[in-house]
Amino acid sequence: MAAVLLSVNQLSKSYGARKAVDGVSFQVQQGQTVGLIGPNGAGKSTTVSMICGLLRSDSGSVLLNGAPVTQGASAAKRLIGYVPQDLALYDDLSSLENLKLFGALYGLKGAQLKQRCEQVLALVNLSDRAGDNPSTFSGGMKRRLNIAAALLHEPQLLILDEPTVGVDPQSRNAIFDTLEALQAQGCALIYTSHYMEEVERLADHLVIIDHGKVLADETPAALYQRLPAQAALQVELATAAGAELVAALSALDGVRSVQASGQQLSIALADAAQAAPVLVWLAGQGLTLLHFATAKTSLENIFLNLTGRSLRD
Ligand SMILES: Nc1ncnc2c1ncn2[C@@H]1O[C@H](COP(=O)(O)OP(=O)(O)OP(=O)(O)O)[C@@H](O)[C@H]1O
Repeated sequence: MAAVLLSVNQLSKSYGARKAVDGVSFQVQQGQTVGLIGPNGAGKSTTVSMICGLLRSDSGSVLLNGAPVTQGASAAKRLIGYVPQDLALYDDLSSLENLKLFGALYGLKGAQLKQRCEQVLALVNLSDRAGDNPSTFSGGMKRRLNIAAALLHEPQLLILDEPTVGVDPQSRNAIFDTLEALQAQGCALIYTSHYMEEVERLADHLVIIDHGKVLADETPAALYQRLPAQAALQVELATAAGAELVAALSALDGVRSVQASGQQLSIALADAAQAAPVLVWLAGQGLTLLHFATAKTSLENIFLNLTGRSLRD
């Protein structure tokens, strides 16, 4: 098993009377990707700012390779790259000049600085735009340049605060490609988002927070197991479904609920493997099935299941 890279212990922070982060604990293993999920105002940004040592906590600790990360601890902070929600780029400098500036802040210079700038530009797929100013870039390209700036010092942990907000789908895929390349290099990631399906693509582990508290800290597979219905089966019959059929279907093994509307049946299943026996049963009733489809229940439902509320308004 991989060693613990980051350990967040009972972290708390209040703004005046408002408790933004309330005893948050979780760990990140070396090379692991953790999705930090929660609705607006859940405390994600406050948590990651404290992890980076940019914001002082009221209580609790952050350990990186066993050493505390505090506001002054530059040795520990050198192991972290941080991509903030708000873009931090100079519009009147070229991409390369921006990167050289950030690299110099990390103490890089000369041939090493030049080489790192080239490497990170290639990683975010912007090598051909090195001479262009970010003012000429799309939102997604600016974000990729921001990610590049956070990677110059070769951090072991990259923290991204909602990196795809305001980004078109094509650029989002480009960002994911970059993050997958980083994963392959063994870089650990913390990725905050309020889009469960987005994080699911990347994360080995999900930490779900709400009102500053951790509600779940598990693998996506373990979270799926918590859902009462993990799959849905949609069926269109040749004739309208009657109440008797709905009642008989509802009593079948693994069927959690059945909704009927005319010829359409929507059947929630404990797991996807129940779909075939349910279809066989329907056909066995002498019914004609015009169309059917199964879909895995969205992980979005996890938050609803945990809190009774939807992840987004
Ligand atoms: N500088 C601040 N001063 C006062 N209150 C703050 C400050 N920063 C955050 N808060 C409050 O703390 C709580 C947590 O905010 P935070 O930004 O950490 O949440 P978040 O999960 O990152 O939300 P979002 O997805 O909207 O960025 C919110 O109620 C927010 O209004």
